Parts: sequence; C-alpha cells; structure tokens
Amino acid sequence: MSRMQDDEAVIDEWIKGGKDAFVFYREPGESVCHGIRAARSSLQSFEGIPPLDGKTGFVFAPFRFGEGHPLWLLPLEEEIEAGISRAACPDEVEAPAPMPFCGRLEEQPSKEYREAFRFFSAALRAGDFQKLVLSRACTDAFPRGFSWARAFGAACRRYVHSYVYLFHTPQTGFWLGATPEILLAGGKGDYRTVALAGTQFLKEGKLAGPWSEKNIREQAFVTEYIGGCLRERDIRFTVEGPYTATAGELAHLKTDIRFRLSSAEALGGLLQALHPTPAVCGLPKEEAFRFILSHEGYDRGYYAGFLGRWEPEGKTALYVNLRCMQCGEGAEKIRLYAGGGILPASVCEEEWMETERKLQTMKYVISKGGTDVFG
Ligand SMILES: C=C(O[C@H]1C=CC=C(C(=O)O)[C@@H]1O)C(=O)O
Repeated sequence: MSRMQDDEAVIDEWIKGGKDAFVFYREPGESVCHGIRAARSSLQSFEGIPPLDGKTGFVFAPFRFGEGHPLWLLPLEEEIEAGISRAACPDEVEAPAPMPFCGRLEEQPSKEYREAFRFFSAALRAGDFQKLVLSRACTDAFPRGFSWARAFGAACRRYVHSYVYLFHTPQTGFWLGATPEILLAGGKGDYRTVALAGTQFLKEGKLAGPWSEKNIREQAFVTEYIGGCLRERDIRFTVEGPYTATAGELAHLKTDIRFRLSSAEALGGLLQALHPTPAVCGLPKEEAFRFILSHEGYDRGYYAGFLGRWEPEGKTALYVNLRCMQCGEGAEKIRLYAGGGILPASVCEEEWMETERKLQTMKYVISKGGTDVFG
C-alpha cells in the first residue's frame, strides 16, 4: 500500500487517470481516507448477497437487486491512504459551527410525495404495517467549477461522525454520501450494528426538545427487529442505548448492538437478514419492501442499499447508503435522495420537511464542490 499526501489531489488524479472504477472512503472519526481502484475487467457484479460468500472487496449494493442494479464488488487490488486536506473555512467543521442553508427549503410537499404519503398513511392506519419508510429523489444543478474531489473533502471535514464515500464505476456513474448508519461492522469474531431512527434538527448544536413518542417508537421498532434477527440465529448480543447521535445538523436516536460470530460464513446470512433494516424499509419487512416498490413511485437505485469493505476473514465495515447523491455517466444534473419513517399518526408536511432537512446534507456538499463557495 502506498501513502500519499492529500485526498483531493489523489482523487483528481484518479478521475483524470481514467481508471474505470474506484472508491474513496473515510470512516467516522478517522483523519485519513482510503482509496481502492480497479480496472473495469476485474469489477464483479452479482444479483444478490449469497454470492459474496468466500469473497473480499468493496461492496456497493442496491436497495433492491435486479432492474439493472446489481451488487458491485471492487477487488482490493490497488489501495492507498491519503490525508484529508484542511478546512478552507470554519463552517466546514461539524457542530457547533452552524451550517449555512444551501438554497431555499421547499415547504410544500410535491404532488408525487403527497400522493405516495396518502397511500402509505392509509396502509398504516388500516393496520397493515407498524412502520413504513417513504423516500424521494430530487435533482440539483452542478455549481460552477464543480469537483467531486473538492465535494468529498468538504463532506469529510463537515461530517466527522459519518462514513463519507465517493464511488465510481462506468455503470453507476458517481455516488457520494455521508451516512450515519452502520449496517454491519467488525472482524475477528466481534461485530456490531446499530438501530438508528428518529430525527430532530439541531439548534446551535443542541436538541430543540425531548424525543417525541413517535421518534422513540420508530427507533424501538428497528432495535426489536435487529434483536429478533440475532435471536433467530442464536447469537447473544449486548445493547447500549438508545442515545442521541448527531449527523451534521441532524440528531437521531441510536442503539449500539454488539455480538460475537463464531464463523465468517455466518456473516453473509446475517447481512441478508439485516438488509434492508426497518430504518429504510418498514415492518413487517417483506410486505413493507413490496409495498414500497409498488407505491413509492420512483426507483431508489443504490439509495438505502449498503456499501463498504467486505472481508469476512479480516475487517468488514458496511454502511447503509443514506444522505447520498448520484450522477450517471455524462448526466447534467445531480440526483439527491432522502426519506423518513412514517407511523399511523405522521403528518405529510412534517415528514416532507424532514426530507428537506436531510437533503441539506448533500446540498451543502454540492455547493462546496463548486468554485463559488459561500460561507
Ligand atoms: C431514511 C433515512 O434516514 C433513516 C435514518 C435515520 C433516521 C430516519 C428517520 O428519522 O426517519 C430514517 O429511518 C434517510 O436519511 O434517507
């Protein structure tokens, strides 16, 4: 593994170098980022999780397999480490420095969102589901002089508690995200996952009030589901939480769940059971998954999928693909994604505003990726 100086310079070099596929990622709290690149010919794609057994690499998986969204596996052929370049301005540091709003918050839900919400809400009130996650996508223009490398650097500096990544293949185009949610991480038999749900917006770095019943219930569903998955497999676990965890200008309720796995083979089966968690799907899971595919009204693609290092005999660190954006090869606009958990008592306008706030995570990064930076 070679060592280099500055993340933005390396990323620029890799993009210009024309290598087919690469990823840069920065683990929460780390001060270095890691890069992996591979030629198109050594990229592998699979239609599900089971083929991952016995393999290693960097995984990029969709919410739903099929429909032109396979799981991509980048072999660990060429790896580097790079330092994160320093903050150019003070707002590029997570709270307490307030984040400037990037564009207007759209207060009125779109027609499509309202319609989908109506369906989701009716099914919840009829008692068909305990919880459903409704999400949406929107587009944004590239600012002048936009650079993926600069955007990645800004995300690393701003979202220090999140997993930040920039992924590219010719088939997927660019994806960039800053996610607060671990799906499955660990090594040498010791693993952990989290139950993350419920959202509040921070005011000057602090919670605006106590957590509502709705948020507490929404998060407890996730903890219960994960606990059930582990119990079914006779895996003993410990639980810590829920406690408040921050992600940029947002706060969530989080429970840490730790356990031991005696064999590396068990990891694939557990991953299959965990994905998609009720933090991005709903309960009961299979029915909620089908309901989302039929009624959400758009294709999530790799949003709410998962990504990260997959080394069952070494270190595995997979995250849920939240607070992310994408640009297909040659496309002129960026597509951003956000969603939120809905319960029977949820209010359309409030849920919409939650997605607006979540979208700010990437809107900030987009604006920082341009040459006309504000702040
Ligand atoms: C689905 C998303 O967030 C999940 C993770 C944390 C809090 C959530 C919530 O409050 O609804 C969601 O479950 C998203 O950011 O798109």
